[in-house]
Amino acid sequence: MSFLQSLADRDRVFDFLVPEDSPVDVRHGPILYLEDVTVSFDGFKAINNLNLTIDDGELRCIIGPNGAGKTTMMDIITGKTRPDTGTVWFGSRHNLLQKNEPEIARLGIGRKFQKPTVFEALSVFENLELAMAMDKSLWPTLRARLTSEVRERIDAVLQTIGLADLRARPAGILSHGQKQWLEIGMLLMQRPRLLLVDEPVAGMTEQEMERTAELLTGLAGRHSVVVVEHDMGFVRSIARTVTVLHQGSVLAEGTMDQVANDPKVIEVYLGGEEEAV
Ligand SMILES: Nc1ncnc2c1ncn2[C@@H]1O[C@H](COP(=O)(O)OP(=O)(O)OP(=O)(O)O)[C@@H](O)[C@H]1O
Repeated sequence: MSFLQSLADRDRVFDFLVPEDSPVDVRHGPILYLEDVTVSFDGFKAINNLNLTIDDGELRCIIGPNGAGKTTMMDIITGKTRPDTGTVWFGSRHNLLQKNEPEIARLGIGRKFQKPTVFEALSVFENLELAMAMDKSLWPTLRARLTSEVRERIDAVLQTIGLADLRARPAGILSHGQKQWLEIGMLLMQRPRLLLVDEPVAGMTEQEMERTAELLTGLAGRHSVVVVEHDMGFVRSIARTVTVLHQGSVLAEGTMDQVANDPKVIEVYLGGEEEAV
């Protein structure tokens, strides 16, 4: 039995990764809209009247000191954490607060966590094939054979993530940076509309960081991309708009130069032990 067959015959563990047939309507507004969102943990407001708007196709960087609420904000968007108050919309049709995590993933919101979790024993190609196989609408075809459409999609993603030459190699031999790109490729196989990327360049070499900058800026336009990152040099190299979070709210928003020269931002960064912007 082929690898894909055995996968398809299993219980549908990965149901939540299947894109739902419900387009995101961005004709009259942003792709992501958070208004007055507040979340408390034991009385402490980790997110405090947060307002955030992401336009379709935008690449947005989110920065902020430790504990600013960046992870909690991602958790709210993906349905992992429920806010106490506020509204969260994906396009103008989907109220994300009425959906659970699997439903939100199906709508086309993909999240990449900091640590790569590729399948090391499988080849680069098979990792992408596996991500594709999670789309159960394609299973009848995949059971029979890899159609040219599927191969083309995998080839296109291999080109995008720059791993075409390593397609037959086991993922376990990849460098840390290459594993991160493969995992982004696995998300792309699901054709997300919005990608949430958590600290993509942590632990990368300078060269890998440059390649990651090209990859993420290349994805913008076709996808909306939200990047949470501590590395200011990297943020400067990719950011069009930067949002600075502090104590669960937006402290400043604008170009990197605008926020870096904002006295409120300077105070927050220099007041603590954070890296200067
Ligand atoms: N489940 C939880 N229970 C209690 N407190 C929490 C919980 N999750 C987050 N917090 C607190 O909420 C605040 C915001 O945390 P969050 O992880 O969102 O910040 P962050 O900006 O992602 O920080 P970092 O840059 O260090 O990852 C922190 O003070 C954190 O301790």
